[in-house]
Amino acid sequence: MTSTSSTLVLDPDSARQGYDRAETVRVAVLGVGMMGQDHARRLATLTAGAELVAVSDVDVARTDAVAKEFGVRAIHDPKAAITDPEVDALVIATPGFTHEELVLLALDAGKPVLCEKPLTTSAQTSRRIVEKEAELGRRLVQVGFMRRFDAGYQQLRALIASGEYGAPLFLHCAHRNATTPPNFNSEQLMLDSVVHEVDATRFLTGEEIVAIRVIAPRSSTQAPEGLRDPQFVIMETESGVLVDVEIFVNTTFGYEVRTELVAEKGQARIGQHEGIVTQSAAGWGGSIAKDFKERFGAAYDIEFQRWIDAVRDGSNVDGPGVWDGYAAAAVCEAGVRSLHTGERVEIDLGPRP
Ligand SMILES: NC(=O)c1ccc[n+]([C@@H]2O[C@H](COP(=O)([O-])OP(=O)(O)OC[C@H]3O[C@@H](n4cnc5c(N)ncnc54)[C@H](O)[C@@H]3O)[C@@H](O)[C@H]2O)c1
Ligand SMILES: O[C@H]1[C@H](O)[C@@H](O)[C@H](O)[C@@H](O)[C@H]1O
Repeated sequence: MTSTSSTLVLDPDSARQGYDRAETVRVAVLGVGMMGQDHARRLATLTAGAELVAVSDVDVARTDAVAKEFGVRAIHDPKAAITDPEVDALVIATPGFTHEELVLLALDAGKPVLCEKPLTTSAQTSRRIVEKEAELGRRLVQVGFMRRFDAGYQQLRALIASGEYGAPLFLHCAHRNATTPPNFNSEQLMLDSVVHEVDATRFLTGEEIVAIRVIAPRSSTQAPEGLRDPQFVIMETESGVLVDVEIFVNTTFGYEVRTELVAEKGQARIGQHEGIVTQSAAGWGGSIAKDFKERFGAAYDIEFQRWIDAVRDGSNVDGPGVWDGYAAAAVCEAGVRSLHTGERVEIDLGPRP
């Protein structure tokens, strides 16, 4: 997209006091690996009101290559990108363990951030972000739980909220990936993958998760040596809804994310049949997405548009925020503990600032 006109106008008194409505939000993407490049393309070609102005990655050659591809500035120091006066807002798409530092710096700079999930990889570090944002007194951080923007999840949430099927009793979830990136470890099945079901459970039921148990059955011979894949996760919500998740990240053939609701007076499923289902002499069936970019492509597009719209109107966040990121981090941390001990672990989020 070529940006034409005015950029964000900072309040002259304080960079932290908010933006005026403006034509274009100048965005830098930090971390331009697989996901960051996809988001850079989204901002450069699709998201109305956004202008991709810079990319930054600790991998200098990658920064230069991606900057060249999109015709934007390459900023080699990610911290300099955060404070750059020609950058209004940031997308953080670096690995989870780097998020805390970068998000805190963005809060210092008073800039809106869309941070990919997970917010951070521990409850304590996410809590620091919650507290810092509360001290600032304005919301600046949105977390990239894109499933909240998926049509199926929104329909299921509305169905539960309507009460038509009575109270929810179970959510049965399956989360399957074809393969994992190199060095993906057994904790990451929880921290990087099941974190989506943790957030989706909170989104669908409107309740916090109070306990979790993780069981690792035999591992698939198709999984890399030493990886405990698959795993089976059982979560309990405040009112006693039971949520089970089969997480299996080396299916070898495709990407699948399903949820089945069992409620008192009815049942519903999402994620089973995406796209067309055919029937011919060749057989019956549909296609299976190859990865999350295909399965949730529309959700990422909506997520980005709504975020940019929120930045333009000064509200900065339209979707999951830091408390959602913190709650998910706390549940996942408990899940990792359970994976190692086999015990049911309770979660206490403490007071919400
Ligand atoms: N929402 C989703 O469905 C989804 C899908 C995939 C990945 N993700 C998330 O996106 C993030 C990135 O994942 P990915 O798969 O693209 O990883 P990746 O490894 O492909 O890319 C990460 C990039 O960040 C760079 N980097 C590392 N530390 C950095 C730092 N301190 N500053 C700047 N750059 C740094 C690396 O050099 C690399 O280019 C993760 O948080 C991941 O969980 C989300
Ligand atoms: O980082 C990715 C991403 O978040 C995907 O949405 C999820 O399906 C994968 O399991 C995870 O590794």
